[in-house]
Amino acid sequence: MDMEVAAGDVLAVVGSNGSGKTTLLRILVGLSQPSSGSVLGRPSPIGYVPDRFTAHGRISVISYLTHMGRIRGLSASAARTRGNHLLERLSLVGGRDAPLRTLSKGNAQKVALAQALLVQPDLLVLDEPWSGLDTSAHRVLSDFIDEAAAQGGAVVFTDHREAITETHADGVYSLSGGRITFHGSRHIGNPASIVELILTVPPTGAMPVEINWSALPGVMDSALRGAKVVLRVARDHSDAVLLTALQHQWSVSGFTVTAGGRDRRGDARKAAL
Ligand SMILES: Nc1ncnc2c1ncn2[C@@H]1O[C@H](COP(=O)(O)OP(=O)(O)OP(=O)(O)O)[C@@H](O)[C@H]1O
Repeated sequence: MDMEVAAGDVLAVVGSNGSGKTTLLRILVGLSQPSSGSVLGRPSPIGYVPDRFTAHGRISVISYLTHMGRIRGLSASAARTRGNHLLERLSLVGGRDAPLRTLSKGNAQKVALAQALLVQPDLLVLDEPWSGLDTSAHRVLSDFIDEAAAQGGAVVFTDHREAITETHADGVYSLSGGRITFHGSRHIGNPASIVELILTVPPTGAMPVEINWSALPGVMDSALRGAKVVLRVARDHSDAVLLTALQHQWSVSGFTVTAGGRDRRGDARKAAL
């Protein structure tokens, strides 16, 4: 097998049951060692969503995410804030204080996704990540993938549905009989971009309506800077976010479009297996 993953790539790995997708992904992230061959230039940090997320603990969802964030170098408060932000986007039902073991399959999958994204990964590896997620979380997961790639991360995922791989992947690796074949895709060379949107109280002095920015599709970060709200939004959602802001009496004081990771960081890092 020979596989190359460049910064900003979104790649799908497909193949029938037992063809070796999970094994390949585990080797890619470093959880399994190949009996021969090697992985070169593996970036860090890596976010990984396994095919089975074992959520048996008594620990609460938010304590788990805070703990995982601390392991990855965040302060406890930064980890908690980031965890809450991700759970909000994924609309976790059942509460952040619920013990992991009480979560339904889909909600456990949401926690698995959140832990992989606590620190923006340079390599995001997702093993059948759509499995068990409800429709609204499907959309959020697509946003996560776009955002990771737009920030220069590489994304590798598996899924059995052609519609999903065609929509999301720049390229598809298919596994069969112990061999891997690469198929290109129409998305290659179509860099994503990010919009920084600065919102403020309008000059008229009218009070804008409070909005839960994090819950809007495509919003990657929201921060308060004095009286201003600074949002980072995936370019394909920025018009909708802008419209929502204007409809709620916010005034725009800044709008900057930056090129996505594929432009910015090119193929600086490559992992070859
Ligand atoms: N360490 C190992 N040594 C030898 N064989 C293994 C090892 N790990 C997994 N296998 C075998 O390799 C095959 C591929 O398993 P893998 O889970 O990677 O397939 P998959 O394509 O992800 O399947 P599915 O679509 O069902 O999730 C299986 O037959 C499995 O039993």
